[in-house]
Amino acid sequence: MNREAKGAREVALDVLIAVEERGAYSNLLLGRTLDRISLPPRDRRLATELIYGTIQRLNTLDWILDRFVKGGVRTLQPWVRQLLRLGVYQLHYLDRIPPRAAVHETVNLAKRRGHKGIAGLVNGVLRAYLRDDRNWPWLTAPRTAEEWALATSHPVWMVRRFQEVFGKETAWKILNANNEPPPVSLRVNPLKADRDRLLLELARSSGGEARPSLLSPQGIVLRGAGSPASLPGFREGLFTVQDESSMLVAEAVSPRPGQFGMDVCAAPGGKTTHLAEKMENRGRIVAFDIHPRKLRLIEENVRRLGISIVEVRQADARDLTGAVERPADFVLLDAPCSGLGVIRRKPDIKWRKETSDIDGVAALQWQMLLSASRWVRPGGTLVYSTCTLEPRENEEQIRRFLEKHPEFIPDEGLGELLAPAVIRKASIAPGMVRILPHHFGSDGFFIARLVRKK
Ligand SMILES: C[S@@+](CC[C@H](N)C(=O)[O-])C[C@H]1O[C@@H](n2cnc3c(N)ncnc32)[C@H](O)[C@@H]1O
Repeated sequence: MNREAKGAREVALDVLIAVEERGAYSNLLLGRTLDRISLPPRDRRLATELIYGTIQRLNTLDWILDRFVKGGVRTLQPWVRQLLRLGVYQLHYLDRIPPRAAVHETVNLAKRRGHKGIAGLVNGVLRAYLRDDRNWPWLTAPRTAEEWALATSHPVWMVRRFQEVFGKETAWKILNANNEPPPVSLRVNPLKADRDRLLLELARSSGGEARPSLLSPQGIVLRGAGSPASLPGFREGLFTVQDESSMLVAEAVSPRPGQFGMDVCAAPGGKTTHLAEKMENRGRIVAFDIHPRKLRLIEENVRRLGISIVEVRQADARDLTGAVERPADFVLLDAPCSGLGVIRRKPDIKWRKETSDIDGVAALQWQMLLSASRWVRPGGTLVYSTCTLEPRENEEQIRRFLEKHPEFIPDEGLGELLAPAVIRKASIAPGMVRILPHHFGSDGFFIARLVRKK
C-alpha cells in the first residue's frame, strides 16, 4: 500500500471518530475535512467510500465484530471501535482491496495511534474474521426482518415499515438501492448556459462520464467526476448541484414568467432558484426559512446564478400572517421531513431516526401545510414535497388536507408537467407522485400538486 492510501484511511478514521463523538453529520464533516487538507483525488474517493460505507453498514459491521471481540464491540474505546469497523468494512465489502493489505494498514494505524496491545487486538480480530467460514444465514438467505436488517444494513423497524408499506419485493429493492453510491447530478442554469454545450464541456473536462438526465430537461448526470463544486462553471453560476428527483419539484410547480410565488421552506435555495430559472428571471418569488444563518445560503446561490427576482425573508412557515401583501400564484412547501428517501446520500439518517420522530415531523408539516395553503390565490397552485417515503408525511397528509379543504383539488394535469417515465413508474394518485430510490437511481421523493378552486 502506498503512502497516499494510508492518508485516506487516517482521514476516514478521524471523521468517523468525530461523527460518533460530536454527533456531526458525516457528509458535512467530510466536506469540511476534504476542503481543509490536501489529498490526491484517488485518496479523496477512497476516504469518502470508507466513511460512507462504514456508516452505511454500521449494524452489520458491529454484528460481525461482536462475534470476534470479547465482551462485544461496544465495550471498546471509541477510536478502536471505529478502526475495527473500518477494517472489517474493507474485508467484507471492498473486493478490490486485498485482505492482507486491509489488515496490514489497519494494524499499522492501531500502532501509530495506540500501543502494541491494541495493535495485537486489531490484528487478532481481523484475522479471526478471515478464518471464519462466514456461513451466516442473513448473508446467504435472509428471511426474518432481523436478517434483512443485517443483509441490507438498516434498522429492523425501518425494514418492517418498508415491508408493511411497499410489500416485500419493493422493500427489498428500496433497501438495496439505499446502499448504492449516488451519482452527482447538475441542473443547468438556462439564464447562463445551454445543456448540450455544458454536457460536451463536462464530458471533456470532468474526467468522468456525463449524460443528460432522463427526468429533467435541465439535468446532467455525472459519474466518477469528483467534487462537483470544483467543476468548471460552478462559480460562474452555470449550474446547481441537485438530485434529479429534486429537479422534478419546480417542474411540478411549473411557474410562468411574471408570476408571484412563495417558497416557504427555501434554504439553501435549490428549488427557489430553479423556480426563478423557469420564470426566466421575471416576476417575483419570496423565499422564507426559519433559520437566519441559512438565509445567507439562499442569497449566495441567487447571486451566483445571476437571479434578481428572489426576496429572502425569515419566517416560521407555521405562521405566515402578514408575510406578504397578497395571495400568490403558487406556493411551494418543500417541507422538513424524516429524510428516508435520501439514505444513500446521508446514511447517518438510518441510525438517528426513530419511528417516533416521524409523528413529530408529520405534525410540523401539517401545521405548515395549513398555513402555506392560506396564501394560494383562487386558481393558484400549492405544491407540497418531501424527500421521504413515509406515507404519514406524504400521501396521508395530502389526503387528510383535501378532506378538510374541499376548496383544493389534486391537479390531474401533473402528468403533463413531468417526464412520462416518472408518471409511469411513480404516479400513486391524481396529483401525486412518489419516486422510489430504485426507480431511476435518484432520491426518494414525494410531490403533490393541488389547485385552489376559482
Ligand atoms: C427540505 S429543506 C428545504 C430545501 C430547499 N427547498 C431546497 O430545495 O434547497 C427544509 C427547510 O425547512 C426549514 N425549516 C424548518 N422548519 C421551518 C419552519 N418552521 N419555518 C420555515 N422553515 C423551516 C429548514 O431550515 C430547511 O432549510
